[in-house]
Amino acid sequence: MAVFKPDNVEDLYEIGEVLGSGHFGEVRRVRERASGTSWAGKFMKIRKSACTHLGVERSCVEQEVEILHTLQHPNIVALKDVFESRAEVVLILEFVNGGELFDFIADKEMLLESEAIEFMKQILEGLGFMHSKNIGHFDLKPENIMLSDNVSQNPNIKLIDFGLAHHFQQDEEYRSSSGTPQYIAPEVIKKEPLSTTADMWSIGVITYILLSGLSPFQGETNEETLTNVLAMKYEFYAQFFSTTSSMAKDFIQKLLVENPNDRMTAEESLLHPWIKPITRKQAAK
Ligand SMILES: COc1cc(-c2ccc3ncc(-c4cccc([C@@H](O)NCCN(C)C)c4)n3n2)ccc1O
Repeated sequence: MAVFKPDNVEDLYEIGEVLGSGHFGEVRRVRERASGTSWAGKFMKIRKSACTHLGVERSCVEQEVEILHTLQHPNIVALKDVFESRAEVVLILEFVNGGELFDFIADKEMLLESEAIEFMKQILEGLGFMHSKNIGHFDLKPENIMLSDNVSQNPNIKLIDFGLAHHFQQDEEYRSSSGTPQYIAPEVIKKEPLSTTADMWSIGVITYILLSGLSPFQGETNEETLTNVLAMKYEFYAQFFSTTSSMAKDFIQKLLVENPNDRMTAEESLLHPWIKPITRKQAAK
């Protein structure tokens, strides 16, 4: 069993405002007393018995910490420290000041293709690094893609929330039905064995949203959304895609592919002409 620092986190950090919350607990801004530096504290209540649904299983926290220690990359949020006291584990994480990509899109309704390409390049760099370590995120969505700041022209992307991530062992079969209906791949819904290519389906959905502001499979209910995913029911509606390049649509179509083995990988996506134009003329398409 992993051992985390038994110190009281408040001895070293001043606990600040709630930044947000999720299935795991709360994220608070914390200030390191020795340096004055801001960090993000992810506070998770540990489940004390198998009979309750409250809190997080300690084994899940241990896996998330192992994954975060493995993933040191400019486009993945960094883990600095881990504390445990009584029934709570606190991850001290790099503070990301630019908010969620979700809010950035909402404020702008939709992005220019050039802006979407810059964001997708960084997302794919971080994801390609994860996949090269045989780690799948399995909860990719705009809310889990954050911006380093909200002032610069090209903010840095930071992938967060590895609570559903999985580190594949050699020849391991892994199934999970967790995730957010709008973004999960058909094989997740069908409870089939998963691979890192399930993340690439989510990338196709996120790209569709970045370019149109629409969610391709969203229905009135979660059940309807899941039915739309399984039916591969989506379109490039002229009202929302009239100015979208054919390259961008080709990129999305090569990700929203039912057979996981036929989907582009992160590495292949970075070489797709929409992301990496071969000629200047092509870039203008
Ligand atoms: C590593 O795992 C996580 C990291 C973070 C994280 C890391 C650094 C950081 N700096 C600022 C923030 C922040 C700012 C506003 C809202 C949130 C958060 O509540 N929303 C995250 C998305 N949500 C769906 C979990 C987080 N974060 N959040 C949040 C949830 C995680 O599961």
